[in-house]
Amino acid sequence: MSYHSPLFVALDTDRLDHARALAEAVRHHVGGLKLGLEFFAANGPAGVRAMADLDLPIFLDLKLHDIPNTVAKAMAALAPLQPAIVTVHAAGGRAMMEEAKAAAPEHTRVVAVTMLTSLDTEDLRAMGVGSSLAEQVERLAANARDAGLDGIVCSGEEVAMAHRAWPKGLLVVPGVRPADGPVGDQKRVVTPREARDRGASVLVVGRPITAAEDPDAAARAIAATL
Ligand SMILES: O=C(O)c1cc(=O)[nH]c(=O)n1[C@@H]1O[C@H](COP(=O)(O)O)[C@@H](O)[C@H]1O
Repeated sequence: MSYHSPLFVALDTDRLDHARALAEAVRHHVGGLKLGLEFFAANGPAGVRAMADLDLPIFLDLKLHDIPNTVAKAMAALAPLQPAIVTVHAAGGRAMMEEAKAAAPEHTRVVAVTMLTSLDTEDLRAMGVGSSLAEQVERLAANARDAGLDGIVCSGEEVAMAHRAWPKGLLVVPGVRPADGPVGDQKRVVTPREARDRGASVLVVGRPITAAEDPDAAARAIAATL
C-alpha cells in the first residue's frame, strides 16, 4: 500500500490547536501527518485521536527503544490508536524489533530508525563505532528486515543503498530540505526531489513547512517538486 503523496508533515508542536491548524492548512498537499515526541508528551493518546478526523494516515513517531517486553507492552498500549506507521530504534536489537512488530496492529507498519539524520561520522566515532554511516545503516536495515519489520528510517544519503538492499521496504527519509533552506540541527540532508529519486517511500518534512510564513504555500511548493 502506498500513500497518495510521499510527503508527510512533521507536526512538531506541543499545542494541539496549532497542530490542527497546520494540518488543516497543508492537508491537500501531504500524504500523512507525523506526530512525534513533543506532541505526544503534551497531548497523549487523546491528542492523537483529535487528529484522526482529518482523514490522513497518522505516523506516530515515538522511536521506541527499551527492553523487548517494555516495547511490546508500549506498542500494545498504542494499538487502539491504529496508527499507520510507528517508529522503533533499530539499536534496540532484533528481539525488541520482533516483539514490537508482533504487538502492533495488523495494518500498522513498524519501521526502525537506523542512524538519526542529526548525526555525522564524528558522532559515530564518539559512540565507538568504527564503520561508516552507510555501513552502519546497511547493517541496521538488514537487522530490521530480518526481524520482520516493514521498513526503516534513514537519511537521503543512504536511501539509494537501502532501496537496492530492500526494494519492498518502506523507506522513510527525514532531514529533507528544499535547496538552500536552513538545515538547523540536521547533518545529513537532501532535497525532497533527491530523496524521492533515490527511492524514498515517505519524505518527512517539518520546519520547512511548519515554520514557514505560509505553511500551505510551502507544502504546495515542496509537493510540486516531486
Ligand atoms: O524518525 C524520524 O522521523 C526522524 C528520524 C531521524 O533520523 N531524523 C529526524 O529528523 N526525524 C524526525 O523528522 C522530523 C524532521 O523535522 P525537520 O528537521 O523540522 O524537517 C522531526 O520530527 C524528527 O523527529
